[in-house]
Amino acid sequence: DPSDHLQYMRLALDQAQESPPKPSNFRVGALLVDADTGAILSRGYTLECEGNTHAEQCCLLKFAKAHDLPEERVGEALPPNTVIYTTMEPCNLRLSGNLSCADRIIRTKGKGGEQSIKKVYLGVKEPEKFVGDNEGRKKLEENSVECVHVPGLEERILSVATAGHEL
Ligand SMILES: Nc1nc(=O)c(N)c(NC[C@H](O)[C@H](O)[C@H](O)COP(=O)(O)O)[nH]1
Ligand SMILES: [Zn+2]
Repeated sequence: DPSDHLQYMRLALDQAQESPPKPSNFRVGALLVDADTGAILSRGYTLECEGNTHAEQCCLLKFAKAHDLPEERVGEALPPNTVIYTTMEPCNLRLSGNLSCADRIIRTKGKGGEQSIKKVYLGVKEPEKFVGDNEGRKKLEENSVECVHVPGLEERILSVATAGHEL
């Protein structure tokens, strides 16, 4: 029920607080959850994993590593009803040119080809600071990944996300 979503989003915000401030991105946190059991499968935050990594990307990378899989095959190890909570809408274009998180989420397929991550719960839409209007949500929905906004933490999410930006 909605209070569970808010609880998971709070945990994702806790992750975002771990992210090192940087003027060229946002500090975001994410959680992979098995929607059938409620179990937290992985947590991640921006720049947690080596390189210029996003929170959602770190969640997937860590879970893949724990199952001896490359990130692009993580869908094979994810439960069939996985959801991701992310404090900010997944990116669809990155100024660095790295693969977007929308694409990373869309490509999570089980061995039978079915979609592993079925739903994205997001805390805020991406502010139009770096890439204008982020079409991550649109791209996800066009690829049968449902996006649900979890209201209530917007101000805190945005203040954490932009903590590394000059005022
Ligand atoms: N959902 C999300 N999770 C993140 O962990 C993160 N850092 C962003 N940030 C979106 C922003 O648009 C990009 O950070 C900039 O476009 C710069 O791109 P890089 O991050 O350098 O690839 N968005
Ligand atoms: Zn991203």
